[in-house]
Amino acid sequence: MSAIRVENLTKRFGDTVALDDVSFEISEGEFTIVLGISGSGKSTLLRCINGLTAPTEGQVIVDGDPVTSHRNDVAMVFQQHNIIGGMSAYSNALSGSLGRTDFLPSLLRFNDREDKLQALEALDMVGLLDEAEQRASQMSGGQQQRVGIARALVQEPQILLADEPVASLDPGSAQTVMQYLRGAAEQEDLTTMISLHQVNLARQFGERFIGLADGEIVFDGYQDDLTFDVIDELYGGIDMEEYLSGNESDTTVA
Ligand SMILES: Nc1ncnc2c1ncn2[C@@H]1O[C@H](COP(=O)(O)OP(=O)(O)OP(=O)(O)O)[C@@H](O)[C@H]1O
Repeated sequence: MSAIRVENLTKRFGDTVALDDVSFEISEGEFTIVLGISGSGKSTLLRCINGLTAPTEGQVIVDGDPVTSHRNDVAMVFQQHNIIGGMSAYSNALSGSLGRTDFLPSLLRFNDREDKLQALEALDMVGLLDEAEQRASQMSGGQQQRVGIARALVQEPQILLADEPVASLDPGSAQTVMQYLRGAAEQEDLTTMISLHQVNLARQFGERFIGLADGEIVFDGYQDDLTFDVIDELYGGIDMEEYLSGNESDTTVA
C-alpha cells in the first residue's frame, strides 16, 4: 500500500489554480523532494497532504484513509522555525509529544519518562544533545530548524513533511539541516516529502523528485532522470555554468 496517494488533486484560491489535477503515489519510506519555482504549488501540495488546506477537488489518501483534517501521524517542519524562543531546545522537542494525544491526556503525559527520553533521542538525532538546555532563541537559524525537526520526530509521525525547511539558512547550515533530515528519515524509516528551492541540495539529498509548474506535475522521477534539461525546464533561468562549476551551494533558484 502506498504511504501517500494523491488523486486528481485540484486547489483553487479564487481565480488562482494552485494545484491542477495532480496525481501521484509515494511508497513507504521514500524520500521525495518537490521542486518548482515560487508559486508553482509546492506549499499548497504539502498543506493538502497534512490536512491544513482542503482540496477543491480530488483527495489525498494517507495510510489508506482520506485526509479530511490535520493528522498527528503527519508531521510538518516549516520554513519559519515555529519553535518557542523562550524555551530550551529540550522543551521544544518534548512539546512534539503534545500532538500525539488529546490535549488533556497529552498534558498529563508531558512528564512521561518515555517522552523525555524520546525528546533527548530526537535531539541526539539532529546533533543537538549537548545543546539540549540551551534557550532556542539563543541558537542559530540552522540549530533552531534542527530543534523543529526533533520536535517533529517526537510526534512519532509516519510521514514527515517539510516546507522549504532551509530557505532562510546560509548554504552551510542548509546542507547540515538537510543531512540531519535525511539521516533521521532513514533511521526512523519515515516517508518524507520536502519542498526545496535549492536544486543542488535537492540533487544531493533527494531520492525521488516531483516537479511542479503552474500547479501541474511536469516531472516525476528519480535521481538519474533529473537531468539538467529537466531542471532547466523547471526553472528556466538557472545559471547552469555556475552550477556545473561546483559552486553549487548558492544555487537558489526561486
Ligand atoms: N491562501 C491563499 N490564498 C490565495 N492564494 C494562494 C494562497 N495560498 C497559495 N496561493 C496561491 O497559489 C499559488 C501556489 O502557491 P504556493 O504557495 O503553493 O506555491 P509555492 O510553490 O509553495 O511557492 P513558494 O515557493 O513561493 O512558497 C500561488 O499563485 C499563490 O499565490
